[in-house]
Amino acid sequence: MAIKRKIRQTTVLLEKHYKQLIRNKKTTFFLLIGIPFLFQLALLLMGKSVQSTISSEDEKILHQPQEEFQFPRCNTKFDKNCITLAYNKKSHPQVQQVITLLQQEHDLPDKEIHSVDTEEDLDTYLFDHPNTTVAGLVFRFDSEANPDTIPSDSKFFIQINETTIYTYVGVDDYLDVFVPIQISLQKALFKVIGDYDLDLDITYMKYPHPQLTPSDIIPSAGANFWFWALLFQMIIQLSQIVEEKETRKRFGMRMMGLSDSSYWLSWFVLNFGVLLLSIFILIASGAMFGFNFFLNNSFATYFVLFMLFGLNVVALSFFLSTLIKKAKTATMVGFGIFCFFTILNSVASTVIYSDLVPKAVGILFAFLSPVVFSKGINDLAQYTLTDEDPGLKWKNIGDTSDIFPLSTCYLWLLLDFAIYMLLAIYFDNVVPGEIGTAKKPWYFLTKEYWKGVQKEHEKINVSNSDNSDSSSSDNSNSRTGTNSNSDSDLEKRVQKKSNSKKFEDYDVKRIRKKLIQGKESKNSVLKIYGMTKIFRKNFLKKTIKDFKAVDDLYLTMESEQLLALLGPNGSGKTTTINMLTGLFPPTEGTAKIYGKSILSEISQVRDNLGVCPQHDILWDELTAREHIKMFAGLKNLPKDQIPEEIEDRLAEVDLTDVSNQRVGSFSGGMKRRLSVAIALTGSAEVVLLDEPTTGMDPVARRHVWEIIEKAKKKRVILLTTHSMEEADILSDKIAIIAAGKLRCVGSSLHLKNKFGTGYRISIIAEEGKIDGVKKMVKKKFQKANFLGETITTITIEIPRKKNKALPQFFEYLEKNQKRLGISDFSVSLTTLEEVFLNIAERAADERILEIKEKIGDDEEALQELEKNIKTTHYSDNFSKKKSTDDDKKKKNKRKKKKPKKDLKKKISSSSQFSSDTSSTNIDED
Ligand SMILES: Nc1ncnc2c1ncn2[C@@H]1O[C@H](COP(=O)(O)OP(=O)(O)OP(=O)(O)O)[C@@H](O)[C@H]1O
Repeated sequence: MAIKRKIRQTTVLLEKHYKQLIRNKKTTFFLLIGIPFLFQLALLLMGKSVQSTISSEDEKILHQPQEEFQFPRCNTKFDKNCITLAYNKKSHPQVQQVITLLQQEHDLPDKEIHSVDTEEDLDTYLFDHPNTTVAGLVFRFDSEANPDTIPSDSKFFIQINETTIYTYVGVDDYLDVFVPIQISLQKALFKVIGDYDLDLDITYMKYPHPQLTPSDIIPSAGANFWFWALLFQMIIQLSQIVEEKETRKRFGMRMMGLSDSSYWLSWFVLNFGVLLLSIFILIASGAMFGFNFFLNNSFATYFVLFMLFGLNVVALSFFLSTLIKKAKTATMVGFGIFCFFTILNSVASTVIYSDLVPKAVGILFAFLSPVVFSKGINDLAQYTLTDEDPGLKWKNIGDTSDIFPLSTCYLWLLLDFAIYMLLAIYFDNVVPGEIGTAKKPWYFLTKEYWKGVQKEHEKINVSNSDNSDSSSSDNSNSRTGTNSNSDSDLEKRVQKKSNSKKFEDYDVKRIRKKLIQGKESKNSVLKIYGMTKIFRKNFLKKTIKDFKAVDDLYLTMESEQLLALLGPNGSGKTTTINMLTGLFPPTEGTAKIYGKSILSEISQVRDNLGVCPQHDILWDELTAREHIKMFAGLKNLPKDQIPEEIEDRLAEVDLTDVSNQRVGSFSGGMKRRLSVAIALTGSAEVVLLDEPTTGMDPVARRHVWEIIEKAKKKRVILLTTHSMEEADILSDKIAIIAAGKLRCVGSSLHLKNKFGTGYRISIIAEEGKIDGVKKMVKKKFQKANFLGETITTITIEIPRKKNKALPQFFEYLEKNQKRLGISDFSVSLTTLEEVFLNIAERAADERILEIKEKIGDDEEALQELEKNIKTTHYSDNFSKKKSTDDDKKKKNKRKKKKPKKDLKKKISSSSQFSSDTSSTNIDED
């Protein structure tokens, strides 16, 4: 498909997405502005609360020492340059002795000890080296007066770091640090001073640290909060995409010619646009709240990080959407992912990207973009811990710490994005949807995929056909050089094809033969060549064996013709339509529409095709007008023709008055009418209507019939329906399909004559006269079948063979009406419903026979099977029969009110007639 067209389709869809967004104002506002702002506000509040807790801490009093405390050591796995103890009075000999004793007792290397001269120097050191030292020891006494000894009235302080990043040095609780140091220091002082009765004053002192700002919360919580704000969007985007799949809107649009690339591109542009906006709001509110992270780091350093993560969020939602079928599940999975990464992110910097685990683990986790994002945030946060920190400049992105720098985080995020997108494309192709079939897992390795090579089965089945459209641009199939087939070959092929044990009428065989020989009518617009669909067993769909849904279907349709495709539930009608629209390819065979193959030229086929699927493909937020505009755009109708097209289509289905109303407020009937209008949009010459009147009341149904009747003029219409009345009234040709196989084809009258049981006569007589009438009928028609009897009426079925005797019989009735006590009588031709049931019954018997051969003599199993098959074959049709009868009654009531000429003529001549018109109909037969 031309790039230009794809771009147009993308823009049309974007317009649709945009309208949906602006018409769901509250949700959109919450999504775009509310979520990022609220998460940022929550982060600020959390920062404030931590700040206030720590500022309120003052000196703390010594706790009772306990033996089991371990002496705390700085964790060199976290930080190679960390310090266990820093102390003042480094030149005092007894202080030095105390430290040496501590070192000896706890095996502390010199590199874990830092010494300074004064208390101020110690504070400055601790202040300037945050989160590197476990504890500071303050010796307070006058060293000028006591140059060699520590006086007994000295004060000792243990300074401990207890800010939020405290765990960085590897301890969890300040008591774990204070108490063991206090015990060891006490012991060492006793030894050095040499007086074990001294009452030493060892006190806890606050660790000097820079003024805490809300930014301090960022390394521990920022990554999660910002990640949550963006991931919330992912959950919403994921459920929107899955909802379009679940409600079959995506398939509907695909049927109408939408390319997959335009579909994904439109979602990509929308979702990424939404995320970018959210990111700007996140950054703006972060800066507004005074987070150093946003104020001191270069804008590009964090913007690129957020943007790349935004791309990953979109790709992740695409990928997940290919694996999920229901919007509800999508939301649940979204929240699951949310929780999973929240946990993972909390250990991203402390475990995954620390010296605790091998480097390879860090690399492995880099395939999960939220973890990389979290690492990037943590890296950047280290540069803005205090107000004084200058932040990271863009030119230094390659210099940041540990396993890989920030610049590599960017690369990882790009790589992850590419991987998720590829996974999305792959699984979109191989995971079977509700409708449609999946490609083979290795589809991208096949020649067909890369070169668009024509499928072998198309060549075989159409090889010798189609001389009628040889002038068309199609250069495949019949023109592939296999015309050398002799007549006998053809005969054999036809024989072989029709050798199936399944019942099919002679007309069906004839159509097949003509198509194979290429002798079909020159007016044939739609030609189906041996189309077969086998749904392969698929454990994802829980189908345990291959299933042939459509079996070697040959059919033709001519211009201005309406063909009604009838068949019991599950007989393959929708599958046939889905193959014709290219939703999935036939397993065998092909079809041509206006000379274009559905296998190799589906986009050209779709230009001429209009589809009304079984389920409405409508969006509640859009108006009727916008729907027509959108589908006209998808079908590439020239822009200047669109306004006229909208008016014409709306007028055609009588929706002009409500054209600016949102479809969400439409009734079921109005929606269906709009679906029919959509199918007729864009000068569709071949229109496929899949049960267009399902769920409609009789009035609405008749309205749609009128629309279809009018639409037939310049088009070819293939209609599937369960309403026999609808088929009878609208169709020029009827095809009945059962168990995937075409059984019979022809006009309604032709089928009634061929497969109907004959005529039905109802006679109403005065009370007490009915027995006499019965005797008279038995005398005239020995083979008459008495269908029903009350005290005043009888219904008789006269076999078709006897129809020549009917005119005489009616003459006799009229002449002897008074004598026999007959008050009225009527006659009707076999209904289409009887023909349908007859065919369905044969198909069911066939199936029973087939299975009987397999299961042998097990009587009980046979009975159960028979019951099941008959029930599935007829139950729906019997219920339909009832509703059709009801419809008929209603129809008769309405007849007087609806003077539409053409249609009314058809309705009255379709199935029943009164005694006044009986002779005309009998003659017609
Ligand atoms: N994607 C699929 N995978 C597996 N089986 C499928 C698939 N689509 C349809 N089928 C099966 O193929 C058969 C024909 O289905 P189809 O929808 O074509 O019937 P139908 O004649 O349109 O029925 P209805 O009148 O109920 O709409 C059914 O047995 C159905 O279960």
